[in-house]
Amino acid sequence: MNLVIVSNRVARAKPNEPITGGLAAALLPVVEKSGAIWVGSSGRVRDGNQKEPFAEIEALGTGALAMLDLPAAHYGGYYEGFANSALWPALHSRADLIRASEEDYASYREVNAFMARALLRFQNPDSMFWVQDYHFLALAAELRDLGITQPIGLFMHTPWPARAVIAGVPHHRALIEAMLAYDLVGFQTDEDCENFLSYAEADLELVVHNGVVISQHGRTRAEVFPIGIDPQKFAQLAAKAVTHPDVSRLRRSLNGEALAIGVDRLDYSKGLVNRIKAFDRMWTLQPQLKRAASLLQIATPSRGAIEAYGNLQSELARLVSDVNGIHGEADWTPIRYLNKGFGQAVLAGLYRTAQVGVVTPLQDGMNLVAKEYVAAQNPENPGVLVLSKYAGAANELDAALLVNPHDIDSMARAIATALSMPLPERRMRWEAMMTRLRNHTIQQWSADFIDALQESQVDAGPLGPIPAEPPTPSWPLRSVNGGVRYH
Ligand SMILES: O=P(O)(O)OC[C@H]1O[C@H](O[C@H]2O[C@H](CO)[C@@H](O)[C@H](O)[C@H]2O)[C@H](O)[C@@H](O)[C@@H]1O
Ligand SMILES: O=c1ccn([C@@H]2O[C@H](COP(=O)(O)OP(=O)(O)O)[C@@H](O)[C@H]2O)c(=O)[nH]1
Repeated sequence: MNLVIVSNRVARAKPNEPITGGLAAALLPVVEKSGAIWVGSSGRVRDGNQKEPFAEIEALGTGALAMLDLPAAHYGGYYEGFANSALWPALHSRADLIRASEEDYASYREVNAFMARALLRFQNPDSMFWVQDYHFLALAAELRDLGITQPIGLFMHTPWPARAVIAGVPHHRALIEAMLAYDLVGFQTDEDCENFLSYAEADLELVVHNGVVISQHGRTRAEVFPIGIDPQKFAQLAAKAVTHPDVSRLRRSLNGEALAIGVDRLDYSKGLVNRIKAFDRMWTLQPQLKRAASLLQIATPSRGAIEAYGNLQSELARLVSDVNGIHGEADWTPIRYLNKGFGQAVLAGLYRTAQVGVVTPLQDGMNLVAKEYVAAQNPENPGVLVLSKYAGAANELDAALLVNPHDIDSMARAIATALSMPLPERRMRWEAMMTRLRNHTIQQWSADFIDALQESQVDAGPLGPIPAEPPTPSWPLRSVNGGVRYH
């Protein structure tokens, strides 16, 4: 089987550099170990009508990374426009933030069609396509129009909202009908999957039976595959990171004070404003916790060209400054607020230094930071995870202190409880969460999806069983200066 993975964002394997977003962080080890080719945006755009899309290819473990220059005329309308100003807010149940023009929708469809054409170069008769996320809802339909008959699957990293919310997206019907050209659509949680099936049944008036939707494209199976991490890797990174200068400096600066940590993209879905308000409330209601506990909030800038993100960045900067102004002392800063990212080797050490991990999104597909925080803890003296019940991770990490991110007072109480939790209770909760993480790793996640995708067409019949022999990759690779380039 020749696996072709497709996503908007790809990650290069550089351990000392931050990875933006959980999708890229999760797929990196999958590609490194599976021998797949991973196709996505290079982050650059190119003018003109590219007959042959330009791709730079480099080796990535046993696999390869193909980075495409996307069309300059459509990139903004596709990425900042339809994908992140119409689909993203809808998928996170923020219908009030949906902004979309007809031009943005046209650009989104153009980029989906462009990607389909680009993929033709990387496939052979034994290929399987595994597409990631909301950027490419129409990609399977475009591939089918180009004559591709091999299995094509989609995994949605975000939540899938209630029917009424998705119906607020312009062209929702055409888009979701196109989505049914996928053989398999994967979701993070049961609720996401049920919402999708209920839209197909009630709004598209299609037959849905045992998780399969029957449409003009044939059969689409909808199934749940909660994404995992590599807990062993995080535990090892965290144990090693204690001697890293960035981590040692942080420890020394604490002078025995307890630390809570938050690590998020600067995104309105992450609930950052309510989190800062909860800390403000905690220090107001329990002034004995001043100097005794502070917050390190890493808020990595994200999608800064979009108005809602720019507004959030200004609002947060003001709020953090106000809270520090009210509660701070000449020699004590309550909130250390950073607008930058860290490589995972350092991040693991920061997680382990913190007695409390605060992960309080208003909506989140999974939230890998929650899982990484748990995996990075010292088993002898683990920290406590305070987790929003609206993160996909809450379905699995129910031994965390689960909170309602809209209820600021109760979040303040939960953080204070976490700070004073006795060791036996911390250990018991941590063990329960680690057992889950060890049994549902990132490798298991990808193996489960790939198995289900292979089976999806065996069930449907037209192609018969998938050949068992692994074929040689079809994409042309040539080594140039020690790297690998496409020609
Ligand atoms: O690529 P960006 O626009 O910078 O955004 C970063 C990624 O954000 C989202 O990540 C999601 O995937 C995680 C892993 O499954 C999941 O834990 C998290 O809840 C999701 O929000 C987005 O879905 C990705 O496409 C972006 O690459
Ligand atoms: O400074 C940072 C901040 C975050 N991350 C990584 O970015 C991912 C964030 O994924 P998550 O699912 O929590 O949220 P998303 O950003 O995808 O919505 C995690 O794997 C983090 O380790 C990182 O490498 N460096």
